[in-house]
Amino acid sequence: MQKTTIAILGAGAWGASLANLATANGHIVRVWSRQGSATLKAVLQDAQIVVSAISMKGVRDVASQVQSLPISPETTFVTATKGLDPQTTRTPSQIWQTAFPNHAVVVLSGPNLSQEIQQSLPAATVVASSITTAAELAQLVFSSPRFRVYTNPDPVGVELGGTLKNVIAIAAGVCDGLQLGTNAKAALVTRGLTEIIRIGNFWGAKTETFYGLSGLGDLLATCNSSLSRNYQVGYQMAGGKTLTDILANLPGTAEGVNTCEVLVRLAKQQNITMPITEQVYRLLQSEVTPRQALDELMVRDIKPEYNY
Ligand SMILES: NC(=O)C1=CN([C@@H]2O[C@H](COP(=O)(O)OP(=O)(O)OC[C@H]3O[C@@H](n4cnc5c(N)ncnc54)[C@H](O)[C@@H]3O)[C@@H](O)[C@H]2O)C=CC1
Ligand SMILES: O=C(CO)COP(=O)(O)O
Repeated sequence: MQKTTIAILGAGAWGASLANLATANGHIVRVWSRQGSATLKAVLQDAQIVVSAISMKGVRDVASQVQSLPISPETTFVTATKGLDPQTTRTPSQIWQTAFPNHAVVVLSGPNLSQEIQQSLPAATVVASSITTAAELAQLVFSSPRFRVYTNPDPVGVELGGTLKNVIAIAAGVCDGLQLGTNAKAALVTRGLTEIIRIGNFWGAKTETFYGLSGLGDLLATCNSSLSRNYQVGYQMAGGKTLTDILANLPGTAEGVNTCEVLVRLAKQQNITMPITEQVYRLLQSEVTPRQALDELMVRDIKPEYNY
């Protein structure tokens, strides 16, 4: 394809990986980070695509900084952040779309542990947008023989799959840390997916999206890998460390910690049952030990698997 000029915002693990993928495909890539020397204005100049790979806590602020700078009306935004805004409960794509109502916004999300991608191990992802041509542009830019990119028309579903699985990954880390076995892990991940679908449907996401790469796919990757920071949080808590100690030594961001708080609040407001998320929240708040969280989940009222 033609060379595209791409601005990548965020030079952490994921921003750097996405920059490498686009550079390897021959595109002109400029990276901005708040610690770097290049100004946001210079990095954004002539960008046809702006990729946001910043942690959730920086998205609103960076989006408003970008708003104050000259941007071509043709520029497409691609968001790769997996989190929820604590103040508004908005997803990152909703924040970018609100800041740029007349621009195309694409969500990029999938089972994409950055360390594996940095080693050029094969992986697949999803680019989702209500504007098909925008998703197809992102697909062309990032596709390679080592990175297979699928389009999808359900951006909120794709985005929530990547965001909500982080909370279940914390629980999966606890499960492995306590050595609860394969049956327990399968039950946890499957019931976790049920919880994800329940709250995802409230946001308007399609159920089928959660069975795809950005839902089940990312859930499996993150719940089964010690490379996942969210999994590490749970694993180390099961080993008796405090959340403060774990986060102080964690390489990069574990978005599930903040996402969990937002989800519990929303689930209460909307009367949505999220027992695993609730126990993860209580564990993160030091209200229960990992073993107590497990016991509370196991002795809940017995019920049908699905409420049809
Ligand atoms: N690392 C991974 O394997 C993957 C990460 N993600 C998601 O991508 C996002 C970033 O993750 P990582 O790169 O791993 O995290 P990281 O911690 O390595 O990097 C975060 C980046 O965000 C920037 N940032 C943080 N707060 C900011 C603020 N207030 N203003 C401006 N910039 C700010 C940091 O300077 C840094 O460049 C997260 O939402 C994560 O869930 C998605 C897929 C894979
Ligand atoms: O989202 C990811 C893999 O798809 C990365 O997971 P962590 O943020 O838990 O490391």
